Amino acid sequence: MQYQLDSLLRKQYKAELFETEKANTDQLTGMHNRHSFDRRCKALINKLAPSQYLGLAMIDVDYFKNYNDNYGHLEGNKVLVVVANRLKHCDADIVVRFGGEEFILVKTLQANELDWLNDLPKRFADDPIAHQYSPFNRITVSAGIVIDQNTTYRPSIKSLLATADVGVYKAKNAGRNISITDFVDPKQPEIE
Ligand SMILES: Nc1nc2c(ncn2[C@@H]2O[C@H](COP(=O)(O)OP(=O)(O)OP(=O)(O)O)[C@@H](O)[C@H]2O)c(=O)[nH]1
Repeated sequence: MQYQLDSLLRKQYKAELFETEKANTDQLTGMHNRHSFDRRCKALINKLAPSQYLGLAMIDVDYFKNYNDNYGHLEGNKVLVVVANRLKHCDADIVVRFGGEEFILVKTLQANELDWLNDLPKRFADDPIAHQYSPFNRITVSAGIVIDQNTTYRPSIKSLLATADVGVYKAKNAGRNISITDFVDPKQPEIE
């Protein structure tokens, strides 16, 4: 009887884990989605060593509406999968499809890694994905990167996302296909 009960509880636990994992996973790319982002990002921030910095990048595919409109939504989906796989290889601690054609990468950085993701445009240039309806003739991405160098007061996720979002906006305005990095070193603790 006890054995049957244990077995039942184990099955129930596994089923719950499966459902949680499914809810946190983007079905198209297999990446985590934004549901668990805050929790995982907070956990990463809490684990930062005093000498470590934090980098967060918001990455948005350029001229993607043009791609969908001309090649079709299914082909657009295939591009998102390729982009996702490329971003999975950017050595980040957290990789998330935040929504639509927007991705977030978060990474614990050492002092000698502050150029993290500067090579992002090159990664897409070196192995081009054709996009005839972009002025670049291939898929490009624009990124807003924020690097928090303040090791006394750790940043709020909200403010990191807001700064990265401004970076994306600037990158789009500057013509796209670039990464804009902002270094944050607040003197005061943030109030969330
Ligand atoms: N195929 C596909 N398209 C998506 C998905 N999610 C969002 N989109 C499309 O992404 C496009 C985003 O368009 P916009 O926000 O105008 O951005 P954009 O065309 O990339 O222009 P810029 O960002 O200014 O370079 C829209 O056409 C959405 O329908 C998805 O899961 N699959």
